[in-house]
Amino acid sequence: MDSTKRASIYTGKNEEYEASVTSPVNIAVIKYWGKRDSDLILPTNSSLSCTLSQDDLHTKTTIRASRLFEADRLWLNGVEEQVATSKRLSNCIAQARAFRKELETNSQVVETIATKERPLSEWKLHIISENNFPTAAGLASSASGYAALVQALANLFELTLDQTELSKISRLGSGSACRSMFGGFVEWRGGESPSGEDSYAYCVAPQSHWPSMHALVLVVSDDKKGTSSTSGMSTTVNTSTLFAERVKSIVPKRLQKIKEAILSHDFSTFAEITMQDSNQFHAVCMDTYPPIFYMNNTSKAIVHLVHLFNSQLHPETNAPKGIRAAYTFDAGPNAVIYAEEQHIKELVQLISYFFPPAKAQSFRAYFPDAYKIFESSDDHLDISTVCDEQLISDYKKSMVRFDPGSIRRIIHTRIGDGPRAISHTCGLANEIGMPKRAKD
Ligand SMILES: Nc1ncnc2c1ncn2[C@@H]1O[C@H](COP(=O)(O)OP(=O)(O)OP(=O)(O)O)[C@@H](O)[C@H]1O
Ligand SMILES: C[C@@](O)(CCOP(=O)(O)OP(=O)(O)O)CC(=O)O
Repeated sequence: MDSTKRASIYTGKNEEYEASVTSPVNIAVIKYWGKRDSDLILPTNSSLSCTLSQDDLHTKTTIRASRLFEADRLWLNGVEEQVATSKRLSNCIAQARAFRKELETNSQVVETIATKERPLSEWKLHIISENNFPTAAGLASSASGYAALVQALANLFELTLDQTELSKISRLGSGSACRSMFGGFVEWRGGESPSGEDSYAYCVAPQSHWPSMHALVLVVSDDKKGTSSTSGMSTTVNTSTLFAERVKSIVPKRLQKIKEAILSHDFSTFAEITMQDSNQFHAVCMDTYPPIFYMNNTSKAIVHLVHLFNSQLHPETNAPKGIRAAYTFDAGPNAVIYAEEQHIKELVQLISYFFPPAKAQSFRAYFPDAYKIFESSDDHLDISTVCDEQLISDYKKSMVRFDPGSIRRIIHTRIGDGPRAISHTCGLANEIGMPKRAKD
């Protein structure tokens, strides 16, 4: 059995069943922005993303089913949320239950999969979930959150659906979540059908396709964002005149080109399209009435720094070094920079020179260096002493140094796999199906 789909396990004398999973975030390079149906969460355009490694950023979710539970309940990061009032959550649970019910009543599979003695579709659920990064701060928590929810439901109910079918269920929770059902490079085909049957995610290329592709997440703000993606995109659809042009003629061409670039490991084309699409998404936000601003001055300076990096010349030959990094911004000021492994060290040096850590912050807290790109494990590494002086002085001609703490931390990660089943012992529920760690 693969690591995504592990059957639920039986726990304890009360006859309870449980499944636990972890799930990754994804960051789009062709952005989803706009719905044609907001109940079924059907998009106005197809989109494409990279799944980031869940070794660094993930949601962990445990779901327990028991005859003894009285209601469906959900704890997110230790705090109980109301399931009944969240239509998106209820839709995902109802859909997964309907598929389970089918298994329970289908006589052909009754013996092997789901006996009548295990009517899990009728039992209530306790769902316990934790994100290991800020929730609702523009770091795609809804994507990893709903992907984890749906994968855990599928494993608990032993659903016989493939990842593409499951992506249709997670889409009902949050559009971008359908792309987190896969690792690697993932397209969400927008589809045309009003029923949503042709609106699903699939893997364009797996994690192993481009192992040198890395990402730096620059956390500019951990705060909950001002305008949610859901309401922002709805205002855009209703008011922006640029938006129609983007959907009709720009996105389809870009999608085709970026898929080709991915399949042929053409970083330069991949990067150019990624940056152009991020810029156009934010231009469309600005064309929304009233306008929406997600990027702040630090975000804009990051854009400038990446363009300087990409226009660098070789010191001896004066030949252009070429496009070696790509920024992209979602609905918030945080940047994600895609670059190949060999350029990460120079990028981190430049970023930490121009956006130094907060005064009392150690370098290790600012940049935990999970992939060991700096030899020094020194907490107090002075980045200005490890940077190339000539390079810095060139950049200083058109870049100012930002106040310490403008970037709060840098997470270095790479392309990762899709949801993983994890063992009961790593789960989040205690013996009675309540959170092991609950906040008061
Ligand atoms: N682990 C989780 N389990 C279930 N639902 C979650 C989980 N994490 C987040 N969510 C849901 O997603 C909402 C946050 O989604 P929102 O789109 O506002 O922010 P985001 O996904 O972090 O940012 P963005 O989509 O712009 O990158 C939360 O309020 C919650 O309802
Ligand atoms: C800017 C984006 O991150 C928007 C994500 O929007 P959501 O998936 O969070 O929106 P809902 O479907 O309303 O839940 C771009 C993207 O991920 O493609």
